[in-house]
Amino acid sequence: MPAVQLTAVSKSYRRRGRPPQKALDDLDLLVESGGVHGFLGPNGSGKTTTIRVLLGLVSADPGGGEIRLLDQPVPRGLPDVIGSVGALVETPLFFPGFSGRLNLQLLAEAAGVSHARVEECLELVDLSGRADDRFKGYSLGMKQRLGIAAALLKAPRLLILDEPSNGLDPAGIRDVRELIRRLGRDGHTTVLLSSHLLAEIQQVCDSVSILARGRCVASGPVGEVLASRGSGDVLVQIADPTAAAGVLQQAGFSVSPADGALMVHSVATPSDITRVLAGSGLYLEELRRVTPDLESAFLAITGDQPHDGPAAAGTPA
Ligand SMILES: Nc1ncnc2c1ncn2[C@@H]1O[C@H](COP(=O)(O)OP(=O)(O)OP(=O)(O)O)[C@@H](O)[C@H]1O
Repeated sequence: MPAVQLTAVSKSYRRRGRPPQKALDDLDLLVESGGVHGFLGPNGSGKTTTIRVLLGLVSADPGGGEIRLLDQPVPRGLPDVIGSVGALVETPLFFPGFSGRLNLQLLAEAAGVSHARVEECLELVDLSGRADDRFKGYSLGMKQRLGIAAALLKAPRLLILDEPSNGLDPAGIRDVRELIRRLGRDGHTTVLLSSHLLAEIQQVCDSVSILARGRCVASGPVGEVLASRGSGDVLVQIADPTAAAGVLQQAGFSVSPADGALMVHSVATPSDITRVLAGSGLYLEELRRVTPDLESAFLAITGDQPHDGPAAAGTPA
């Protein structure tokens, strides 16, 4: 069962004295259950709007689109599933003078969740040791982890995190990423992680959907989205690169020297290289496909538009 499914969903924001701002433009999005799914796009591409539409916080434009959250139609079926969804969309509000534990206990009581679950969540986000400290003394990373603990109280099947690394220092970013990876492996929670940080998606996610100008422009396992934009270059390490280059060129490969090794270009089947070289008594030490990082793939996919959405005027960076 897909955790999230949007089909042909559009959303325009009305703006006084100006034409409406189209934030989602016939968006199709599919997030299968399990693991961590990245939702990547430049600022203004429509990530937050998608999350708001999913949670029923804003309504999509009337018309043919369909939204399903944990297999229930949105907004009609939201009351049936919203208890199974945890979300960290904005910086959560906590009482600054209360401890992390007391803040969570208050939320748990309001949601009918046991204090034992509070302890479990503190443990999950690695805050048990600091749970009795006042919230206002927490680092930004700890505040963010407490926010994630709050979103986890109801043991959600779907956890939605909107730019959870924003404003954190490197240590805070590392802790939050480790936590997300852990949650994605628990077999119970599907994590939908929205981010404009390519490295974050690359490090943390199993699959990714890339958004640009309110549309999904690429989707699939992170490795596949990268490979589909692969350069086709293969790096070959071999004892005698000069001899190998001659043999490969004779076999029709395009080859260039690369720092003591060889770069073979536009290779569809890398095993052909092994076969050709072995046929001439040359045995390679290493053969590695050169994949572009997500950044190059991302820029190629979104049309070299890393920062602005359909009309990003007024969009906070
Ligand atoms: N309340 C609003 N009123 C008018 N326009 C809006 C509103 N909210 C968002 N937009 C516009 O809709 C587009 C998509 O914005 P959205 O916040 O969904 O993108 P995003 O990918 O989450 O970007 P960011 O990372 O900057 O939040 C942007 O052009 C933005 O200016």
